[in-house]
Amino acid sequence: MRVTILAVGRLRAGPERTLIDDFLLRFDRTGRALGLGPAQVVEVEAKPGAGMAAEGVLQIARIPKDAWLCCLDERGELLPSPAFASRLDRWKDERRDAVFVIGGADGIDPSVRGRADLLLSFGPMVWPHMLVRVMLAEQLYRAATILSGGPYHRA
Ligand SMILES: C[S@@+](CC[C@H](N)C(=O)[O-])C[C@H]1O[C@@H](n2cnc3c(N)ncnc32)[C@H](O)[C@@H]1O
Repeated sequence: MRVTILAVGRLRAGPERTLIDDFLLRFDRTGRALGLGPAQVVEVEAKPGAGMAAEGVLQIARIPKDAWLCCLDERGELLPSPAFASRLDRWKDERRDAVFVIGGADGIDPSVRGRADLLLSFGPMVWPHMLVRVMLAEQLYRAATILSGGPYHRA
Protein backbone atom coordinates (compact mmCIF):
# COMPACT_ATOMS: atom_id res chain seq x y z
CA MET A 1 0.00 0.00 0.00
CA ARG A 2 1.40 3.35 -1.00
CA VAL A 3 1.39 5.87 1.82
CA THR A 4 1.18 9.62 1.19
CA ILE A 5 1.58 12.34 3.75
CA LEU A 6 -0.30 15.25 2.20
CA ALA A 7 0.86 18.44 3.84
CA VAL A 8 0.59 22.20 3.42
CA GLY A 9 3.65 24.34 2.74
CA ARG A 10 7.21 23.59 1.68
CA LEU A 11 9.49 22.14 4.32
CA ARG A 12 13.04 23.34 3.77
CA ALA A 13 16.13 21.34 4.64
CA GLY A 14 16.56 21.21 8.43
CA PRO A 15 16.13 18.93 11.43
CA GLU A 16 12.42 18.14 10.84
CA ARG A 17 13.08 17.25 7.21
CA THR A 18 16.02 15.03 8.18
CA LEU A 19 13.88 13.15 10.71
CA ILE A 20 10.98 12.71 8.30
CA ASP A 21 13.27 11.41 5.54
CA ASP A 22 14.94 9.04 8.00
CA PHE A 23 11.70 7.61 9.45
CA LEU A 24 10.11 7.20 6.02
CA LEU A 25 13.20 5.44 4.69
CA ARG A 26 13.08 3.07 7.67
CA PHE A 27 9.32 2.62 7.15
CA ASP A 28 9.92 1.67 3.52
CA ARG A 29 12.66 -0.82 4.44
CA THR A 30 10.67 -2.44 7.27
CA GLY A 31 7.31 -2.27 5.52
CA ARG A 32 8.38 -3.69 2.15
CA ALA A 33 8.06 -7.34 3.25
CA LEU A 34 4.67 -6.54 4.81
CA GLY A 35 3.18 -4.86 1.76
CA LEU A 36 3.50 -1.40 3.32
CA GLY A 37 5.04 1.50 1.43
CA PRO A 38 6.62 3.23 -0.28
CA ALA A 39 5.84 6.41 1.61
CA GLN A 40 6.07 9.89 0.16
CA VAL A 41 5.40 13.45 1.27
CA VAL A 42 3.30 15.55 -1.10
CA GLU A 43 3.22 19.26 -0.37
CA VAL A 44 0.52 21.63 -1.58
CA GLU A 45 0.72 25.39 -1.43
CA ALA A 46 -2.17 27.76 -2.11
CA LYS A 47 -1.59 31.43 -2.95
CA PRO A 48 -0.71 33.47 0.17
CA GLY A 49 -3.89 34.34 2.07
CA ALA A 50 -6.06 32.08 -0.10
CA GLY A 51 -7.08 30.12 3.00
CA MET A 52 -8.10 26.65 4.01
CA ALA A 53 -10.74 26.17 1.28
CA ALA A 54 -8.15 26.79 -1.45
CA GLU A 55 -5.79 24.34 0.27
CA GLY A 56 -8.67 21.84 0.38
CA VAL A 57 -9.14 22.04 -3.39
CA LEU A 58 -5.43 21.33 -3.93
CA GLN A 59 -5.48 18.48 -1.40
CA ILE A 60 -8.53 16.78 -2.90
CA ALA A 61 -6.84 16.85 -6.32
CA ARG A 62 -3.95 14.81 -4.87
CA ILE A 63 -6.05 12.10 -3.17
CA PRO A 64 -6.43 8.94 -5.29
CA LYS A 65 -10.06 7.93 -5.74
CA ASP A 66 -10.02 4.74 -3.69
CA ALA A 67 -7.52 5.78 -1.04
CA TRP A 68 -8.04 5.33 2.66
CA LEU A 69 -8.17 8.88 3.94
CA CYS A 70 -6.95 9.80 7.38
CA CYS A 71 -7.03 13.42 8.54
CA LEU A 72 -4.77 14.44 11.40
CA ASP A 73 -6.91 16.38 13.83
CA GLU A 74 -6.52 17.13 17.53
CA ARG A 75 -10.26 16.45 17.99
CA GLY A 76 -9.98 13.01 16.40
CA GLU A 77 -9.55 9.46 17.70
CA LEU A 78 -6.73 8.65 20.10
CA LEU A 79 -5.13 5.34 19.12
CA PRO A 80 -2.37 3.42 20.93
CA SER A 81 0.48 2.63 18.52
CA PRO A 82 -0.41 -1.11 18.24
CA ALA A 83 -4.01 -0.17 17.32
CA PHE A 84 -2.71 2.24 14.68
CA ALA A 85 -0.51 -0.57 13.34
CA SER A 86 -3.55 -2.87 13.15
CA ARG A 87 -5.47 -0.25 11.14
CA LEU A 88 -2.61 0.02 8.65
CA ASP A 89 -2.43 -3.76 8.43
CA ARG A 90 -6.17 -3.95 7.64
CA TRP A 91 -6.11 -1.04 5.19
CA LYS A 92 -3.24 -2.54 3.21
CA ASP A 93 -5.33 -5.62 2.48
CA GLU A 94 -8.19 -3.47 1.21
CA ARG A 95 -6.71 -0.52 -0.70
CA ARG A 96 -3.69 0.45 -2.79
CA ASP A 97 -3.31 3.87 -1.20
CA ALA A 98 -3.53 5.49 2.20
CA VAL A 99 -3.37 9.28 2.44
CA PHE A 100 -2.71 11.18 5.65
CA VAL A 101 -3.70 14.84 5.50
CA ILE A 102 -2.07 17.41 7.76
CA GLY A 103 -3.64 20.87 7.76
CA GLY A 104 -1.97 24.26 7.56
CA ALA A 105 -2.22 27.15 10.02
CA ASP A 106 -6.03 27.23 9.73
CA GLY A 107 -6.53 23.47 9.91
CA ILE A 108 -8.16 21.12 7.39
CA ASP A 109 -11.03 22.30 5.23
CA PRO A 110 -14.40 20.56 5.90
CA SER A 111 -14.48 19.45 2.25
CA VAL A 112 -11.48 17.20 3.05
CA ARG A 113 -12.32 16.34 6.69
CA GLY A 114 -15.80 15.27 5.63
CA ARG A 115 -14.33 12.56 3.40
CA ALA A 116 -12.03 11.08 6.02
CA ASP A 117 -12.27 7.42 7.01
CA LEU A 118 -10.42 8.29 10.19
CA LEU A 119 -9.73 11.49 12.14
CA LEU A 120 -6.55 10.73 14.06
CA SER A 121 -5.41 12.74 17.07
CA PHE A 122 -1.93 12.96 18.60
CA GLY A 123 -3.54 14.33 21.78
CA PRO A 124 -5.77 17.32 22.53
CA MET A 125 -2.95 19.87 22.30
CA VAL A 126 -2.43 21.62 18.97
CA TRP A 127 1.00 20.95 17.47
CA PRO A 128 2.73 22.86 14.67
CA HIS A 129 2.07 21.12 11.38
CA MET A 130 5.79 20.60 10.67
CA LEU A 131 6.13 18.66 13.94
CA VAL A 132 3.01 16.65 13.15
CA ARG A 133 4.76 15.50 9.96
CA VAL A 134 7.66 14.20 12.04
CA MET A 135 5.35 12.53 14.58
CA LEU A 136 3.35 10.82 11.84
CA ALA A 137 6.47 9.60 10.02
CA GLU A 138 7.71 8.12 13.32
CA GLN A 139 4.38 6.42 14.03
CA LEU A 140 4.36 4.90 10.54
CA TYR A 141 7.81 3.45 11.14
CA ARG A 142 6.78 2.29 14.63
CA ALA A 143 3.69 0.60 13.17
CA ALA A 144 5.82 -1.25 10.61
CA THR A 145 8.15 -2.50 13.36
CA ILE A 146 5.17 -3.63 15.48
CA LEU A 147 3.75 -5.58 12.53
CA SER A 148 7.16 -7.11 11.71
CA GLY A 149 7.80 -8.08 15.34
CA GLY A 150 10.89 -5.89 15.64
CA PRO A 151 12.31 -4.66 18.96
CA TYR A 152 11.83 -0.89 18.33
CA HIS A 153 8.43 -0.62 20.07
CA ARG A 154 8.62 -1.35 23.78
CA ALA A 155 5.63 -0.41 25.88
C1 LIG B 1 -1.29 24.30 13.59
S1 LIG B 1 -2.41 23.01 13.34
C2 LIG B 1 -3.86 23.92 12.87
C3 LIG B 1 -4.74 24.16 13.99
C4 LIG B 1 -5.94 25.00 13.58
N1 LIG B 1 -5.86 26.23 14.28
C5 LIG B 1 -7.22 24.31 13.93
O1 LIG B 1 -7.84 24.73 14.88
O2 LIG B 1 -7.55 23.33 13.27
C6 LIG B 1 -1.95 22.34 11.80
C7 LIG B 1 -2.37 20.92 11.59
O3 LIG B 1 -1.57 20.07 12.38
C8 LIG B 1 -2.31 18.90 12.70
N2 LIG B 1 -2.36 18.79 14.16
C9 LIG B 1 -2.03 19.71 15.09
N3 LIG B 1 -2.18 19.23 16.31
C10 LIG B 1 -2.59 17.95 16.19
C11 LIG B 1 -2.92 16.91 17.11
N4 LIG B 1 -2.86 17.08 18.40
N5 LIG B 1 -3.32 15.72 16.61
C12 LIG B 1 -3.38 15.51 15.28
N6 LIG B 1 -3.09 16.46 14.36
C13 LIG B 1 -2.71 17.67 14.82
C14 LIG B 1 -3.69 19.05 12.08
O4 LIG B 1 -3.73 18.39 10.83
C15 LIG B 1 -3.81 20.55 11.91
O5 LIG B 1 -4.69 20.90 10.89
